[in-house]
Amino acid sequence: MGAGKSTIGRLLSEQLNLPFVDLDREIEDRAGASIPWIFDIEGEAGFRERECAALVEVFQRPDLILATGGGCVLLDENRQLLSTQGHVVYLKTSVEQQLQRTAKDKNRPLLQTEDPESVLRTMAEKRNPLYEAVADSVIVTNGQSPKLVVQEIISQIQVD
Ligand SMILES: Nc1ncnc2c1ncn2[C@@H]1O[C@H](COP(=O)(O)OP(=O)(O)OP(=O)(O)O)[C@@H](O)[C@H]1O
Ligand SMILES: O=C(O)C1=C[C@@H](O)[C@@H](O)[C@H](O)C1
Ligand SMILES: [Mg+2]
Repeated sequence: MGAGKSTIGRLLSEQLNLPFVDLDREIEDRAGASIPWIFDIEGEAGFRERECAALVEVFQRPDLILATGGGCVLLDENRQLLSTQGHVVYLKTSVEQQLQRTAKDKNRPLLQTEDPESVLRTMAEKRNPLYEAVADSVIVTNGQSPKLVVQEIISQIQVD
């Protein structure tokens, strides 16, 4: 969360002239409800089911740039799809930067706690190895402007 997937994904899609899809927005459009509402009514488990169904559908479309949600790697099925059918860019970001970038945003239900820092640290321990496992490219975003991150992705994709 707050690594910049949505921000960078949109900029990258403009640079590469490809359609942009934000999986969180797809989930909201398909549900006709916001992410906080889905978490409230269906819990995280309900959200993950919706996330998986949306991912499967998006992968049936032609070439595009996809920004996933931060927890999309948690399900085996999602990791399988991402690693076999996509070029995955892992935007590696410190917890300190995540905290700064998400501080004012109330739309991430998992961070609406007294201690978002410890939530992010626990998530990082569990998720970072999963991000590493599915990634084709790894870009450290700490202190890097979105524009620079996009340039770095384009140069890495060209090298691969
Ligand atoms: N490289 C960057 N440098 C500074 N600010 C950034 C950078 N990337 C993103 N931001 C800012 O951080 C905030 C969170 O970014 P964004 O919503 O793109 O993250 P995300 O990875 O899509 O999060 P989520 O997993 O919750 O969907 C936004 O306000 C965005 O402008
Ligand atoms: O990291 C996560 O688990 C999440 C990230 C967001 O993109 C949303 O998908 C949702 O808030 C959950
Ligand atoms: Mg996002």
